Amino acid sequence: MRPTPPSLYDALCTRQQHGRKALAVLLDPDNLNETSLLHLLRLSEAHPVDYFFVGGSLVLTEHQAALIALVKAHSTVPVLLFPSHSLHLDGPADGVLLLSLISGRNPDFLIGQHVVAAPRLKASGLQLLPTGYMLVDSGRPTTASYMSGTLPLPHDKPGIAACTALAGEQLGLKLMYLDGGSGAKNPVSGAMIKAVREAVSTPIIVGGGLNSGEKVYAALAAGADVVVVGNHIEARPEFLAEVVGVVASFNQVTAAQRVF
Ligand SMILES: CC(C)=CCC/C(C)=C/CC/C(C)=C/CC/C(C)=C/COP(=O)(O)OP(=O)(O)O
Ligand SMILES: O=P(O)(O)OC[C@@H](O)CO
Ligand SMILES: [Mg+2]
Repeated sequence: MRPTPPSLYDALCTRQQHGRKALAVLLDPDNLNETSLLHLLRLSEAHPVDYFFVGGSLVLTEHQAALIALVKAHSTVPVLLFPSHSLHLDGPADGVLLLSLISGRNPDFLIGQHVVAAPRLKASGLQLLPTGYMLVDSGRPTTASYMSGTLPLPHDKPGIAACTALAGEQLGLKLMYLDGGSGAKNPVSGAMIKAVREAVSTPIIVGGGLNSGEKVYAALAAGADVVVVGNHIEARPEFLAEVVGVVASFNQVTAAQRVF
């Protein structure tokens, strides 16, 4: 009998309970080739990351499965699919962020895609992580809001974000993901992250436009449990060292607090 893999969701909750922050690096199959991925995997040995998310708004290339296989061949870091569509579920990943786009009012992204994907997800053996996905206005239209045909949450309305997350938690969603969208001009505000932190007890993932150590720090300080960086590591892989350092600085403080 195959051993049961460790639960990704339990691991996230344990981290959260201990105040340990995590870094997810977003791998967009359309923007990576074997050489750039191997370079990133080498860097991630020196500067360890906690999760690889794999996804993109289009996924035009055919090599998502091969790319995940390459990650699995060179790394023990868990791989989570971050699908923009029910078509994008291939590859030997460990789990899937089962996103319901609760900031929007497009039924296809609230439940429609999920109906189509359900039998395949059941057969896949992937660990399912039901996630309340909230797109937040970041100063300009993003691919994700355009592709989903939804209005993002207003940037300066933390109260709406908090009620949206609370409703998602009451519906049984296990994680909340606040996303300014890939390449966001302005990341999700600290005030919004804090309001969501106070409203729900689920782990909170924050991403979109985190392109400096200061922005990553601000998201973690406001209450994010997991920060996601995609574009800026694609453009400048050496940014990985800086962002790993910022996440580690939080975790060192936490470890010191545990000792005393
Ligand atoms: C039920 C299944 C299997 C899928 C759910 C599908 C849903 C609800 C998706 C949420 C809406 C959406 C379009 C999310 C985008 C997620 C994603 C992969 C973002 C990263 O892509 P980007 O990096 O923004 O896009 P680019 O390709 O432009 O870089
Ligand atoms: O590419 P960036 O801007 O880092 O955003 C990551 C992710 O949250 C986008 O969905
Ligand atoms: Mg992208």
